[in-house]
Parts: sequence; structure tokens; C-alpha cells
Amino acid sequence: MKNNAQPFALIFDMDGTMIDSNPTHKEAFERFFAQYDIEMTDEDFINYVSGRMNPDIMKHFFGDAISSQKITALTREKELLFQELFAPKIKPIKGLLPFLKKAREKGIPMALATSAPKMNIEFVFTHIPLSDYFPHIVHDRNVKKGKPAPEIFLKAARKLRYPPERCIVFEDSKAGVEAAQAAGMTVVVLTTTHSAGELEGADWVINDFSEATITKLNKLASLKEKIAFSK
Ligand SMILES: O=P(O)(O)OC[C@H]1O[C@@H](O)[C@H](O)[C@@H](O)[C@@H]1O
Repeated sequence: MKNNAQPFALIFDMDGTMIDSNPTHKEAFERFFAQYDIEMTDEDFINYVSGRMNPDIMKHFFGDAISSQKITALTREKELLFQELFAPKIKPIKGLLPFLKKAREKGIPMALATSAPKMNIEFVFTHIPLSDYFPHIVHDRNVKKGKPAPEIFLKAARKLRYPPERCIVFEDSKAGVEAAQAAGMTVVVLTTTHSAGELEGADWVINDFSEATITKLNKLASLKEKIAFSK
């Protein structure tokens, strides 16, 4: 059954979109990999780490033969390090909480779709009051193929009972933007991780949520729907 109450639904990425955590993820990965004599360049971070799921990241750096138990242990090690580094500085991206409040008042359905593990979602939710806004969550354990594959966003759309062309995704990473585009959704990109010129495929680029207006999102969504119907 489709949900038709509102013209569009919103899907939020977490790292780099609701919190400016990617510089700290980078630092945590550098320290973590150094213990295993692995070097991660800036290019590696952009192409094989940022926005991706830990199982994919670990396989890329430790090899495809790595066991799932090892992936779980390494993920925990890296994320504990990340949480220790990020806890003193965690805060929502500018304008996020007022924007979420406004969207909820208007009855716009919302979901979280993150490549992060559950332990990081819990960590973020204990520091920032987000849990009430996100009854619908899709995380790394809920998908077979992580971003840039569209599965995570299509799953979030199914939870919201909205067709992809009526979903608007907030993202920051290359892999995330690719995934949202592949899902046939409208993509609003935040410039936390990349500058506007570095990212292709954004329907709208914003610096933070103080720039996000429901009127503009409405326009973007109806444009996408028109394009989808004309195909
Ligand atoms: O999908 P999101 O919310 O951007 O999460 C991605 C992040 O998930 C983390 O768990 C990874 O360790 C990060 O490297 C990655 O960037």
C-alpha cells in the first residue's frame, strides 16, 4: 500500500549529513590501520571508505578472504576508537534539529539510512535527541549491498511506503550520492565532506540545514515525479 498523505518523504544519511563526523572517521581509520601497517591515502578515504559499510571497507584493505568474525572484531575496534575521539565534539549539523521539527510538524515521513553499524547509531542518539524523529532506520546489517548500491535507500522507501521518485535523500559522500541516484531519488548534498564542484548528480547543494526549506524540497520532488512519469 502506498502512503499518499504528503507529497514526499525524507531519507537522511547519518555521518557527514546529520553530524560532521567524517574528519574524525578519517583520523580513527588512519590510527586503526597504522596498527596493522596499512596506509590509507586521502584518495582511498574518498573512494573506498567515506559513506561505505565497514564490511566493504575491511575487505578492501584486509582482502576478500577476511572472515565475518574478524570483520566484526575489527569494526568494533575502529568504531570504539572513533567514538572516543568524537564524543567530546559531537553536535548536530547547523539547523538540523529545527528542520526536523518543522518537517515533523508538517507530517513529512522520515527515515535514517546509514552505512554505519548499530553501535554508532546508538552512540549518536545518546548525544543528540534524534530517536523520536526516526522510527524507521536501515543500517549496515539490514542490507546485502552497501552504498553505492541503491539497496539501502530502496529499503528505507519501502519502510516509509513511498515510491523512490517521491523520496528526497540528504547525503554528503560520493558513494551515498551515487546510491540515491541509482535508487531514482532526489538528492540534496551537504558540503561537509566535499565541495559543491567535487560532487556530480546533486539536485541541490546546501551547506547546512539552515538553508533547507520545505517549499524548495516540494519543488524538487514534483520535478522528479514529472520526469519519472514522462519516462
Ligand atoms: O552512511 P553514513 O551514515 O555516511 O555512514 C558511513 C560511515 O559508516 C562508518 O561506520 C564507517 O566506519 C565510516 O567510514 C563510514 O563513512
